Amino acid sequence: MTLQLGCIADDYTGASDLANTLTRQGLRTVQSIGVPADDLALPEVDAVVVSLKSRSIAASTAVEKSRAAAQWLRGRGAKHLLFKICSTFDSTDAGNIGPVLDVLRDDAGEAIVLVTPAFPETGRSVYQGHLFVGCVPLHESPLKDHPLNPMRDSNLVRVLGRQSRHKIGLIDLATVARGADAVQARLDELAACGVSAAIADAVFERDLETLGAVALRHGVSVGASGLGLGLARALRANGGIAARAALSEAEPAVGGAAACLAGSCSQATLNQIACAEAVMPVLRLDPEQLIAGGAEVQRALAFARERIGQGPLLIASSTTPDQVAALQARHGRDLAGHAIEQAMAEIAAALVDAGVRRLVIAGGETSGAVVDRLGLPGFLIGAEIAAGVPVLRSVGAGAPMLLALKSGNFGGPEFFTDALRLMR
Ligand SMILES: Nc1ncnc2c1ncn2[C@@H]1O[C@H](COP(=O)(O)OP(=O)(O)OP(=O)(O)O)[C@@H](O)[C@H]1O
Ligand SMILES: O=C(O)[C@@H](O)C(=O)CO
Repeated sequence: MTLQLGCIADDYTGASDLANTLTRQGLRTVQSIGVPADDLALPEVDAVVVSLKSRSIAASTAVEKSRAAAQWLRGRGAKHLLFKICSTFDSTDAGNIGPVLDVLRDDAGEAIVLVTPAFPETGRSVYQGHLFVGCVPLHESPLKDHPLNPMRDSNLVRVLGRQSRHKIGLIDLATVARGADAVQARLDELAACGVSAAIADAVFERDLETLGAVALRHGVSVGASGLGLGLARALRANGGIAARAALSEAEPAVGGAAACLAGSCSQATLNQIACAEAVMPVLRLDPEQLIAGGAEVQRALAFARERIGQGPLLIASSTTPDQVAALQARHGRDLAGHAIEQAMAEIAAALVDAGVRRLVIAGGETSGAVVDRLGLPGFLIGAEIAAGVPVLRSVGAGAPMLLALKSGNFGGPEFFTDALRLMR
């Protein structure tokens, strides 16, 4: 297998978002959970997206895991590596985008790396280095209240500057609009001044096509699905991608019971849970009890067992920003987040034991904990449910399951029913 593109994603939902984009752009893509084991049989593919759960862990561990993934991907022939970060630049001053970027750049022998989280399809654009979510700057968007990495500064040059050992520069929209050679010239100019990463403005897909074409001339780039789209289009334009059938076409139906789990406290997820209440049984967990111990997990399982087989159901720990803040004040951010993720993973494992084969999960960290607990090594990419969220078919671990891993802020109000409609 010779990869045209190697990708390292810092969470599992982000990985499926990128794998979805690459698939829609005609690249045969698989999503692996962690670095694939040597005995994992992978089909002939153009791109592998290695999913890490490295967004909210210690920076040194994120660096180590990303390096191992980079080594594996380079060993399979990938000449370009995309480090997939969140389109809302989810990170803290301690990392992890800057530290990972720094080592991937050094290991690739590059002087400077192009960085853009722009993803126009989901309303993420970058102008003068400031990230916008829809029509508001990042620091005014719901991301300001994110439970793990509240984003309170929209100026990405400044944000990345606090995370990296080196100087950060800007490639503005006027330069991007002048085309690939202008962008390359600006990168060279910044590199000559000792700048080692450049935030690139991008508003429209054509901007990402320009940036993708430039990125491909280098060994590594950093961005969200929008840059994935630009890279995929550049690879196709270069003739690097053979025309072949998509991987998950013609796969048989999976069937079996269906369940949804939500650990995301994002605004979009809160609305989706409220909509689901009109069409399926919904259990809202008590987060204080989840942290206290197993009784709340048992309550969830009793609720599910009574209803499995009668139709889909939803179990959610999600709550409003003020309640998240109160819980974190009592227990600490990391302890609260981790305990709830592990409780959701335990519920998921018991649901699968009880016959659930189709599972929708809302939230990146939550998805990571669940997929790890289920021991699924990888996924083929199926139909697109909403921008950035595909149906996933598990591979390499017994009978296939269907999953949807939804990034917190993605999907329309009816996301849970939209997903289940496509998960057959
Ligand atoms: N009621 C709650 N109170 C406090 N924290 C919670 C609560 N419910 C869930 N959490 C924690 O909040 C975090 C939510 O992160 P997660 O990544 O799953 O969702 P998200 O941030 O909305 O999604 P994404 O990262 O894909 O945008 C997890 O650590 C989860 O355990
Ligand atoms: O880029 C995004 O917004 C998503 O893929 C994601 O990473 C959210 O966790």
